[in-house]
Amino acid sequence: MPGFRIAVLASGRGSNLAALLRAIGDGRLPASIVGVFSDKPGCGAIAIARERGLHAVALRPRDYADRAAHDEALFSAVGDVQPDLIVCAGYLRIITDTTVRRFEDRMINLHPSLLPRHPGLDTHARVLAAGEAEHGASVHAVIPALDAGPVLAQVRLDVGVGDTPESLADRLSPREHALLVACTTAIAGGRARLAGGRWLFDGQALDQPLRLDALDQLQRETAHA
Ligand SMILES: Nc1nc2c(c(=O)[nH]1)N[C@@H](CN(C=O)c1ccc(C(=O)N[C@@H](CCC(=O)O)C(=O)O)cc1)CN2
Ligand SMILES: NCC(=O)N[C@@H]1O[C@H](COP(=O)([O-])[O-])[C@@H](O)[C@H]1O
Repeated sequence: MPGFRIAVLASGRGSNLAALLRAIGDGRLPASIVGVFSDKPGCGAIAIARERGLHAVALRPRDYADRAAHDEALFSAVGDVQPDLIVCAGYLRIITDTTVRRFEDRMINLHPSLLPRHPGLDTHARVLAAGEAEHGASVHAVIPALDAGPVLAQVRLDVGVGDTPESLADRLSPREHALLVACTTAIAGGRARLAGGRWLFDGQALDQPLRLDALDQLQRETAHA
């Protein structure tokens, strides 16, 4: 079992968790998923974890006095698995400052927009409402401010004339899987890391997010080197 330890936080169907598991299984991602954590016991990600025999913890916010108490309980369980990286893959809770600072520089989030445009929720509908021609997804470091952390990489998607929030989500999903796997692979492989609030790739500070095609190319070059 590879040494790089990943904890996944999710609230939804778990397709990004499944993408990470596929990448691990076929040798593309040198890591192990040491735990899956959620605020929704009935979500797909927890079901996938349990089917695969992975350590899974789901704690409902309504069972706790407040956000801080829920955060403390869930992230205490996250800390127990001693992750090298925490991947928020559709985790739909705003994480408290205390928790973010506890795992500083070790937590990333997959966000369904081209940040800094459209932080928060309902991004597909907001892109359409704004009449934007381009949509996409970002992988960024989690900081206390919502969806405001430095972005490692992005993938873009043209908005079509007949697109709906649902069709955008469907067309973006496979691109998100590729983006999240590529970013997680770069981090697990030691090529991407956070330092002083900036991403370094191969030791060079990024002054703008990598495009997914460029990141893939960089990692292919290394693979053949
Ligand atoms: N402190 C941070 N916490 C989280 C971040 C972050 O960057 N900093 N990223 C989010 C992920 N996210 C978007 O990518 C996101 C998650 C949740 C929400 C939100 O408004 N949640 C509500 C509840 C919504 C619901 O239950 O449907 C809430 O927590 O009150 C916005 C954006 C992960 N956390
Ligand atoms: N604000 C965070 C957010 O909306 N994240 C989004 O949740 C989905 C999770 O899909 P999955 O459950 O199939 O992996 C993904 O589309 C991700 O961008």
